[in-house]
Amino acid sequence: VTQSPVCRVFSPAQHDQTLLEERHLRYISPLGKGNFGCVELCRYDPLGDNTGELVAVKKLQPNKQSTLEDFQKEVNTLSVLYCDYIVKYRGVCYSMGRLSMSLVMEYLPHGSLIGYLENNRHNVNTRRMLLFASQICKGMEYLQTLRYVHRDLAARNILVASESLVKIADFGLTKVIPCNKEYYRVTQPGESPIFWYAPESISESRFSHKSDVWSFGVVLHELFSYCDVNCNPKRVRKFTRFVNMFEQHFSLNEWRLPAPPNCPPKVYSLMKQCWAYSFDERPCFSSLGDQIETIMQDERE
Ligand SMILES: Cc1cnc(Nc2cc(F)c(C3CCN(C)CC3)c(F)c2)nc1Nc1ccc(F)c(N2CCCS2(=O)=O)c1
Repeated sequence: VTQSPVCRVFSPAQHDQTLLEERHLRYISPLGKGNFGCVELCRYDPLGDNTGELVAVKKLQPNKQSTLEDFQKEVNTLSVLYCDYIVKYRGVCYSMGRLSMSLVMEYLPHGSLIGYLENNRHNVNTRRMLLFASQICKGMEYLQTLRYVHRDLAARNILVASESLVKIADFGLTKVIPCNKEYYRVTQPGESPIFWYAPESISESRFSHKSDVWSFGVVLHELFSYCDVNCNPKRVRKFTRFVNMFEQHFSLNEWRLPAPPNCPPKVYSLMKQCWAYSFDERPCFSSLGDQIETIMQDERE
């Protein structure tokens, strides 16, 4: 293992490959489908007495977008991450018959932040949102220490473990920034969630920790608007409404998405810092974390 100040390189042997046996994986119910494949709720029950752990199993559906190689990269990424604010890796399961593989992760009972905020609007107050924001920020700060760029930070990819804990999930688009550069240039276009993308990511396919900061600003906006259908860009039904939201958000001048209703001014100013057009003017995650902690103190008084 070579230790260097900016990046730690794991030799391949260090990639955890906890092999789980398919015969102990008891299917329970579907959790969701994406263009990668599907995620199912299972119980990993080697003793066969239902005392095993509930797990979320992401099954690969090799299609035009996702290949076994991409999936293997996602497994390699998740298997080296150890952080309270990142969904935990449990292992991989190969079903040789069908030449497919599954990524087994801890099961978080409350699902994604979007559904949770829609269903628990009444009992998620500003303090709770700030707590979630600070946890996402800490998870991103940890990712940055390993030079990972998430590239798909959005409320749909934040999972709710409990009413006071959220975790970052879905590392399908995550890339490592090479040690001698400060950004990652993507070659394959893929399906881009452009509303969460920083301008340089759209115009030059340039991804960095600062483009993740832009996306974090969009997650803050989703959080403080309870992922409300009307102001959540991905869920805006009328395309024209989306276009002018998009233009507002990406306009070169200072115009940005309006503050969500009842959003504290200090939180809105955080969002606008994250949406600085030039990436080197955006704050880093540690500064964002400090500012959120300060706002949380004020909220307590
Ligand atoms: C790793 C992981 C751990 N725990 C959980 N818990 C979980 C618990 C739940 F009650 C639900 C729902 C809640 C709503 N009712 C109607 C159906 C079940 C749920 F969706 C998830 N889910 C995980 N992953 C996952 C699952 C499903 C996904 F669509 C996505 N994705 C999100 C966009 C990229 S994605 O496709 O990867 C990730």
